[in-house]
Amino acid sequence: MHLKRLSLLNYKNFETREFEFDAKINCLVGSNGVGKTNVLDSIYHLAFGKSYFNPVTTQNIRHGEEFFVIEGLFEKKDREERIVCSFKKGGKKVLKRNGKVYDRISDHIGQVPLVIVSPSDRDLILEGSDVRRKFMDGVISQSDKGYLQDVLDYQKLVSQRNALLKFFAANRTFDADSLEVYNDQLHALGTRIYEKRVAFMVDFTPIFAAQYKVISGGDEPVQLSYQSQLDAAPLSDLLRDNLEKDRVLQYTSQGIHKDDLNMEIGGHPIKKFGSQGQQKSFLIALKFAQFQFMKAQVSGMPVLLLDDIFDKLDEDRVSHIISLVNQDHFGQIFISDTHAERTEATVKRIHQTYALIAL
Ligand SMILES: Nc1ncnc2c1ncn2[C@@H]1O[C@H](COP(=O)(O)OP(=O)(O)OP(=O)(O)O)[C@@H](O)[C@H]1O
Repeated sequence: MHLKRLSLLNYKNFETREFEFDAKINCLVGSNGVGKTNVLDSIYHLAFGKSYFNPVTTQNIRHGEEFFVIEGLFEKKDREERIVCSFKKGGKKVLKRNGKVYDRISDHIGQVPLVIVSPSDRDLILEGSDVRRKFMDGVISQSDKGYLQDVLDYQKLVSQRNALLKFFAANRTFDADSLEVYNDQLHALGTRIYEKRVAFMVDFTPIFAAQYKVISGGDEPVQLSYQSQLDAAPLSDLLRDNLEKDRVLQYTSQGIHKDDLNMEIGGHPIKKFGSQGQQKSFLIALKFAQFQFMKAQVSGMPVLLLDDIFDKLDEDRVSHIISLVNQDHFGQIFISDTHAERTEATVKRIHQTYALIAL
């Protein structure tokens, strides 16, 4: 599928703006602050009904205005699809597909498969484990609708169990039976989520490794691995064995809400020991792996948004990325860059049609 036309009304720095896009490569070029990332974010809105960068919806309305409208015309298997995302201050976000309003925005997810690569992805390396779990959950849930509900139900149970532990501590009381009810449910859900994460990583890790190898052009010893307390023992045992600890801490210290993805180079955390270019390559490989994984799950090729990805990468790595996206298994691509000449010289090496859009 590809986006043919985009129209923006009062979206961030754009008052009214129309864009026509190439079915393959689109380069958005211009100086800092002209709105290149904003255009990518508006396309992200059409896929996920929200911003990738700013979760406060009112802040996506152009300053001084009351509403925004983003309208995209897609071509999907020779049929046209019109997706409109709009928001008015004080109201609810409205997402429409071919004139029909969605009851729930989540029902739209998957209609426009899309992967974004942006400088803010570095949070995946630098921030806490919740960011990495969210990434993993996002990719798994693309192909498994029940998975996200399991994760939400599990999180609710953990909150309830934590509240009970706090209640016990505050009231100097304890009731093993009521805690046991939570433990049983957490064990059932947590085990199911754990098994799905393990199975996912078995498929995902080699795809990631292959992408990294192409981007780095060699055999840098990077490793991505899943780490869970459930690797050591079943969750029911962990909850039982850590009961005294949990009572002191007044929260649930064991479970899949503590899972993490280890990102290493030469056996050491890439966060501390990877160069900026290596970290960036790692993140691009992660996102390209997400793209490949998603492609196998959805009908039609996902759209790829590449926000400012060439910065900090040497010529070789840029060439390798270009050769990767030049292969048939990538669909429509949007690239933002401040250097019009660099971008054009780069995309010219791709033997595909392209549009250069100056902002
Ligand atoms: N709600 C808003 N109303 C008006 N302008 C906004 C709003 N939100 C963001 N902007 C403006 O959008 C601009 C930033 O746009 P964007 O991040 O897309 O720039 P860019 O072209 O990607 O820049 P860079 O090359 O620095 O990454 C800023 O000038 C900012 O003030």
